[in-house]
Amino acid sequence: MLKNIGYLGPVGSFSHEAAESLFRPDLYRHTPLTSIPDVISAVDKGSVDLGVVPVENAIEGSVTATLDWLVHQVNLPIVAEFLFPISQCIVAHPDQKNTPANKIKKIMSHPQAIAQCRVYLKEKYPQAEWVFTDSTSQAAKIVADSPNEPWIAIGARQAAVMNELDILESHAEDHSNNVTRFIVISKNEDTWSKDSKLFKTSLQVTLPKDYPGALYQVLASFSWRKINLTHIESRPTKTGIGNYFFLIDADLPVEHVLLKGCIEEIEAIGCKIRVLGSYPCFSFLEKAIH
Ligand SMILES: O=C(O)C(=O)Cc1ccccc1
Repeated sequence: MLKNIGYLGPVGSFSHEAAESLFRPDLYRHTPLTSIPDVISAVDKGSVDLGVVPVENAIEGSVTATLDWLVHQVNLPIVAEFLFPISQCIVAHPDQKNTPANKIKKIMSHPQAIAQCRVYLKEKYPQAEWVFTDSTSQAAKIVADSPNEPWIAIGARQAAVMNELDILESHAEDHSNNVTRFIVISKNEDTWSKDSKLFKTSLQVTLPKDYPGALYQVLASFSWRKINLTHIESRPTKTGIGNYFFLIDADLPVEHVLLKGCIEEIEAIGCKIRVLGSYPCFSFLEKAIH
């Protein structure tokens, strides 16, 4: 039976494009789901085999909905990473394509997409209200279903094509080289092709208590072993102001002797470490895994 890939839908989202370019549509079934938590929970419950969700964007940074759901709501490994170039299009229903910019009332999209275009939107549509949706393609669908409303959406070219919308602008983001990092999650780590040059390990590090130099000690363990870190950020533990854990990505597989030693050393100073995944990394140019 074909493996089932859950992605943030409806059709035409960036997640859809990423999922289809990673998992060939002739070899996999692709299932659109309503929100990022829904994708992750569907993998957790087993209603899909794998899930593709955005985790970081080059312009707007982390997708905190993804990070928090992975950390707090489930215990599922990240099994791959995929870097995918994107560009934000401003799309309108054909009946609204001649509506002057100053008459546009609503701009709809996923909050990440709106944030990537903030300066552009403020300049071109200063009067318009921003309306956040679960995905860019959901916004495109609402605009497609509302031909009489002076609304526009921000999303992928694919969303315009699939919803028969006009593209008013095809690079609305405020900075060039817009790239999104997607991750694949699955209960089953070993169904995976490990055929990649680059491996990463994502760690959740909780310090024993807040004292001067605590994080410095953790970072020193990576530093003297010359382990390269590709990402570090703090997220609230949600137990009170000032309580944080750290999410650290190191570019070695977890079984590597250096990373093993590093984790042991960090645990020895009293930190709690959870491995969120150790996984191959792919980029759009290398393309599909299978
Ligand atoms: O809404 C989408 O199309 C997504 O896949 C989420 C997203 C939103 C903005 C940038 C990258 C991914």
